[in-house]
Amino acid sequence: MKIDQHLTAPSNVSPSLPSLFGSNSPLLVEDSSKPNRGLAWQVAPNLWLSFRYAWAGVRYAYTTQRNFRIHTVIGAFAVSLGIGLHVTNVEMAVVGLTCALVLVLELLNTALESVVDLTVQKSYHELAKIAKDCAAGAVLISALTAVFVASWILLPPLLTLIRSL
Ligand SMILES: Nc1ncnc2c1ncn2[C@@H]1O[C@H](COP(=O)(O)OP(=O)(O)OP(=O)(O)O)[C@@H](O)[C@H]1O
Repeated sequence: MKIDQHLTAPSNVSPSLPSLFGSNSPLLVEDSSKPNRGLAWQVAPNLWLSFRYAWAGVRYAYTTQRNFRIHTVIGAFAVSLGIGLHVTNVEMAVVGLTCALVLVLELLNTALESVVDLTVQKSYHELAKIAKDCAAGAVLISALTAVFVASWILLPPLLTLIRSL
């Protein structure tokens, strides 16, 4: 099945948008097995460059986002503590996955902020507010979950160790 069969403009679409769906649309591809990236400025030509771009995203978040740096340091500390306290493998996996979840959501929050800013620029828009607030809320919930997991898994052996000193 050709992918352009699904690319008919909805009836309520803005008059400027049908060019995206017309016969010369960059969204149309002949072979539906290939990714439809007609609007991309550039597509990474190989796996190595894909990794480099991904690492550039992590570096960007680390250098520009204070919260990402704070969560990286806390996450590294929690993982080190888990190793030092000899928690079980499953507990270590839960601690590691929870720390990763916070960082992943921080990255998605940063990406979404950029897309929103690109779209609305410096103007106020209620939908931009909803998008940013919800993305920030996702980070908040993951961070609270991380605090809960740390209290549940790391705190008891840490207190036992402190009492035994
Ligand atoms: N264009 C906009 N229109 C409406 N509200 C906006 C807009 N840009 C930002 N806001 C509001 O300001 C808040 C802060 O915006 P910002 O871009 O700093 O996001 P943030 O999640 O606080 O950033 P960070 O994750 O870096 O702390 C948003 O959560 C949103 O409520």
